[in-house]
Amino acid sequence: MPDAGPPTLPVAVVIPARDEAVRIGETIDGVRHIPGVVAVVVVDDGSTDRTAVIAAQHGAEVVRHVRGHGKADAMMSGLGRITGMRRVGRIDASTTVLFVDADLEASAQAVGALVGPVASGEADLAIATLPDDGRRSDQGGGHGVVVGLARRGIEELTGWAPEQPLSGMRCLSPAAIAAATPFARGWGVEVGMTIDVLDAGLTLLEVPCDLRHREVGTDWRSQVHRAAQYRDIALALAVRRLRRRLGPG
Ligand SMILES: O=c1ccn([C@@H]2O[C@H](COP(=O)(O)OP(=O)(O)O[C@H]3O[C@H](CO)[C@@H](O)[C@H](O)[C@H]3O)[C@@H](O)[C@H]2O)c(=O)[nH]1
Ligand SMILES: O=C(O)[C@H](O)COP(=O)(O)O
Repeated sequence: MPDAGPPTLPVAVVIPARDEAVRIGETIDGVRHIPGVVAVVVVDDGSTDRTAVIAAQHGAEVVRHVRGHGKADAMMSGLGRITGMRRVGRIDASTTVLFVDADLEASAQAVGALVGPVASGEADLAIATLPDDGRRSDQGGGHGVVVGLARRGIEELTGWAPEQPLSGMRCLSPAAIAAATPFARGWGVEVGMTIDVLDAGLTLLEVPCDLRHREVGTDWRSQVHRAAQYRDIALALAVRRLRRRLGPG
């Protein structure tokens, strides 16, 4: 018998996107090459550019936030749309969810490597790690301050230190979605998700993927972005430390 190839599942892709008109089209085209993709939902998080129009032109289902509510809220809206599609029978109940950032362009196809481990049951949450382009992943333009906060916080609360704690490319089983929602707000979503999935006794895996994304720079705008990341990650960690102290219930 011919090899059936790696296990797969029907996959619904959710792409949170704010002002991504330049890259969203190629990113959508990239994820369409992933085997099993039955839906691509772009959540336009209050963009002031043509993100929504271009996403629709590339065949995505578009959900629109009139104002920006941050990445986590955009991801929740995408999940809501997927739930609706399941309910009306447009997609199968077994459909797994794959979150993909909007700025990956054609390299987005490589996120497909996350589906196999979830489809086979090896992991409930598969997280992409990106090639580090010759720099260590914790030595960004902010000298690793934000990545370090995230990694140390996850390790303190779970005993596991992720290689790339902020990676947003994530495939989740239904159990992982149940454990991780509602998401921590804004930029705290990845840190909160990782801790909540491990707390629920589920398994996760980092999977190297050949992805390219827009690097955060060193100008003042980038530093303001990092400050917002730091704030949201610190909040996600504080909430989870408090939950530990208060115990279950
Ligand atoms: O208010 C916002 C801001 C961003 N985005 C989208 O969120 C994704 C990630 O944003 P990006 O600007 O690329 O952020 P980075 O700082 O490069 O993000 C890194 O760190 C974030 C956590 O701090 C993770 O969410 C990202 O996946 C990871 O690439 C992109 O698709 C954006 O369009 C929104 O939907 N709403
Ligand atoms: O560039 C990045 O990866 C993030 O904005 C975090 O940067 P930092 O960890 O270098 O502060």
